[in-house]
Amino acid sequence: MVNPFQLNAPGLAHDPHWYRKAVFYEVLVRGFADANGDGSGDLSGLIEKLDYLQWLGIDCLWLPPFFESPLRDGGYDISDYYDVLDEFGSLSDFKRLVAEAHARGVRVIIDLPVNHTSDQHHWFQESRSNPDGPYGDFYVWSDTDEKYEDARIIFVDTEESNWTFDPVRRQFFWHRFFSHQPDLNFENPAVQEAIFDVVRFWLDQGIDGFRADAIPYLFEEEGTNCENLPKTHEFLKRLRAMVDENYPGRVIIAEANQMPDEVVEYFGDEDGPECHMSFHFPIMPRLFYALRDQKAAPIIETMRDTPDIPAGAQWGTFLRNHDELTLEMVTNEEREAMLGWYAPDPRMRANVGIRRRLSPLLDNSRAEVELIHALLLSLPGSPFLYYGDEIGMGDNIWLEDRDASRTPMQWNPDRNAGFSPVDPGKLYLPVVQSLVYHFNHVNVEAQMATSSSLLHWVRQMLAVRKAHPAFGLGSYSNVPVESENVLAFLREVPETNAENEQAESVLCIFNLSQHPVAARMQLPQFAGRGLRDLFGGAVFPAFADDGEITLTLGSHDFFWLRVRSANSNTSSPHTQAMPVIALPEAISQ
Ligand SMILES: OC[C@H]1O[C@H](O[C@H]2O[C@H](CO)[C@@H](O)[C@H](O)[C@H]2O)[C@H](O)[C@@H](O)[C@@H]1O
Ligand SMILES: [Ca+2]
Repeated sequence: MVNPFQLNAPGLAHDPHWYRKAVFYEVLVRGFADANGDGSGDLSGLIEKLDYLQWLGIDCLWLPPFFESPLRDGGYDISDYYDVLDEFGSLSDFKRLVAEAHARGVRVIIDLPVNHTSDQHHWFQESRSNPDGPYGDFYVWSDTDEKYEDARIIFVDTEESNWTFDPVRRQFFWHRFFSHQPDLNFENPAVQEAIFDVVRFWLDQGIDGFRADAIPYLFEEEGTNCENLPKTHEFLKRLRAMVDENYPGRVIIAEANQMPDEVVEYFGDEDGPECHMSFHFPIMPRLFYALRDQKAAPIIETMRDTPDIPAGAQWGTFLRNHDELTLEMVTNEEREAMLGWYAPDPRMRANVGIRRRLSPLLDNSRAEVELIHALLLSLPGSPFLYYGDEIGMGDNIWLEDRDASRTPMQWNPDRNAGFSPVDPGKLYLPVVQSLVYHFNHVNVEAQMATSSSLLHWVRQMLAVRKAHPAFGLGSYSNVPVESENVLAFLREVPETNAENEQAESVLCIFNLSQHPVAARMQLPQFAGRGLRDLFGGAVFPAFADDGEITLTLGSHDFFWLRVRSANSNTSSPHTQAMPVIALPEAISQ
């Protein structure tokens, strides 16, 4: 059978800045494709779908934990860092995945939750039963549950305390997350060394980096909130030095759900670098807020409050992921408004956030889904997409916790959406069958066959982004606009730049309102220069001699416009073609 996605196998290009330009794609091994027909996705299934991901145009896969685990927290409860969970496959399957992805020019990062383990991990089992043994001090034990009282509880839906009494050791143990996830004791040098060994092991398997899960919580200190402590930063500096020395080109990505001034600390500084990338948690909810408020101010203010980052560092940006849409980084007023707009049914809420997928959040509005993707793909940072959002998959709020948005990928209208041939009752989670998002019509095959589908639109957006280094490497500056509904900013690569990229200035402009608007701007540095649309290549009216320009935008409209060089001929509108994307055989006829 002809594989409609097969393009070519370019292999990895040497590029020390790859992560600053990359588009990442988070894929749950469990949820993508079931090759052995047991009802759960597996590494072999994921390998079979790599051609699809290459066709889509993503640069790097992010795999949440696939290690041995009782799966009481989606795999973030690890019981053996060195083993792949049986139902997902084996270590040799994982190595095959990395090799096959690399052959397609796709990198692979994994998730490493090192703050805690499962209570089933042998370290914990030995720690609780043999306090004087080699693992006795691997966890944070105490005779009282009254220490570190300034630390907040993160999983407020399920936990009442950060301490749980262990009847075996007859002491309390510390946990920032579920009570079955004891925190490791990073004060113990043996724990630090054990984690270094884990990191080395997975880097030796050929991964391109890892997400440092829940990194603010490694250390505890009385009188503090036990987050972002100096000792955590010292540990990260040592970890980065080890990675740079032994594994150049591999990246560490901080998952620190913190305010901009705290999160920026995870990049370290020139003398002591820490993580290459850090997720930008505050901007994500502001994108959703701005869409319902129909005003640009929340985005402008968050970007204004975002500190500069060291050369060579990069933000990770996202709309949705495997967790709830966290509202920890917004004000109380913003949170209340967002819960009202986006989670009217209490079942849609989880902890301090909303457990829904992108399309249902935006009420399946194609215009809003496009607008928010256009924002994500043009604001500073490397975007992280979540599997299934490229086809507008729905969720299932009748499932528990964050499983609402972890259902099987919808490949086609066949049994179990083509995810698995198994008896539907045996699936790890049911496939979405709601009225609006039923896999009968929301699936990859149907969208492949429809040139106007969201899937083709996303692919085109990724191709255009890839063709313009300004999106990954360029500076960002807000452009004041007379209309409060319009956001405009410039992404610019200067003539002289460290990466030897071609200079360019791209004006990005977005109408956040549902009504058409006219947007007047002043950019004197571009007086008399023309603009060219990055998608169709059309030439737009030039800036006036004083740098003024007025653009009109329809409801939820946006433009990405390249500022033409001073001597370009405005009478030849189509000299710069948009990137040509090869269509797979199935849809090119
Ligand atoms: O292993 C515990 C959790 O670790 C990550 O947690 C992050 O997600 C939380 C929301 O679900 C968030 O509030 C917290 O700040 C983060 O560290 C991981 O992404 C979770 O899936 C996991 O349950
Ligand atoms: Ca399977």
